[in-house]
Amino acid sequence: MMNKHLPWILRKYFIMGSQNCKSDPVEILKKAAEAGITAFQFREKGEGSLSGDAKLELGKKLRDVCQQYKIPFIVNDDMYLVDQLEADGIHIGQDDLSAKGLRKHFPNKIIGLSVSNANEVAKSPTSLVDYIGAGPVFDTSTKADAKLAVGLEWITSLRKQFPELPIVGIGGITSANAASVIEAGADGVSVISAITKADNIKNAVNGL
Ligand SMILES: Cc1ncc(COP(=O)(O)OP(=O)(O)O)c(N)n1
Ligand SMILES: Cc1nc(C(=O)O)sc1CCOP(=O)(O)O
Ligand SMILES: [Mg+2]
Repeated sequence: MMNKHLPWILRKYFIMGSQNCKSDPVEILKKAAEAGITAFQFREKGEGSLSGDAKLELGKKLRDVCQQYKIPFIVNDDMYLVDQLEADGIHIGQDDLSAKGLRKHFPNKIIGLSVSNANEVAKSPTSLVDYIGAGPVFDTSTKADAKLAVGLEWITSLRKQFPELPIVGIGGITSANAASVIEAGADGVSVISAITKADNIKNAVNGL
């Protein structure tokens, strides 16, 4: 899939759900949007997360913020929620829905796929997805079942193998190490806690 805007869209890719937020997620997203994030992923998942109607209602509010700021709104894992929220795309991992089925259902939406090692790359239909999420680049405590950190070398290796495929790094990325992820070959960085736990969201986004 080819979308010439994707490398730019992935530049500062903010991911979160209510479980990541100590205050109102809608206000946090508004501040991050104001500060210049380039994409948002609604990832309502894990301990303390919402489900059912509450999840849908929060998703609608976050989608509306993205529309207001003209930021692509991506949904994590859940294709039904993509339809319900008329999202711009979906992000899936190796144990989620098949990229082939998703591409059939969503010919024109953004599809992102996680890859953490060479075996996963070998079994992934990379030609059917719009971008890959590579990580965890550094240690992270945000995702309970995160794999061991793969390091910057993984980004460099993916870039060599896929010179044209948009790549976004994820996992333990902060303003202190974001530049190294880009220098290693990624088009952008995706972060949760670097923004949700920041005292000053504007500075946090600017620092990426
Ligand atoms: C941009 C981006 N990259 C990787 C992931 C992780 O996806 P996955 O492996 O499916 O894990 P969950 O996020 O579903 O727990 C992501 N969400 N976004
Ligand atoms: C959602 C997620 N996926 C990962 C992966 O490696 O696939 S790491 C991760 C959590 C990222 O959170 P933080 O920016 O706070 O480290
Ligand atoms: Mg997933």
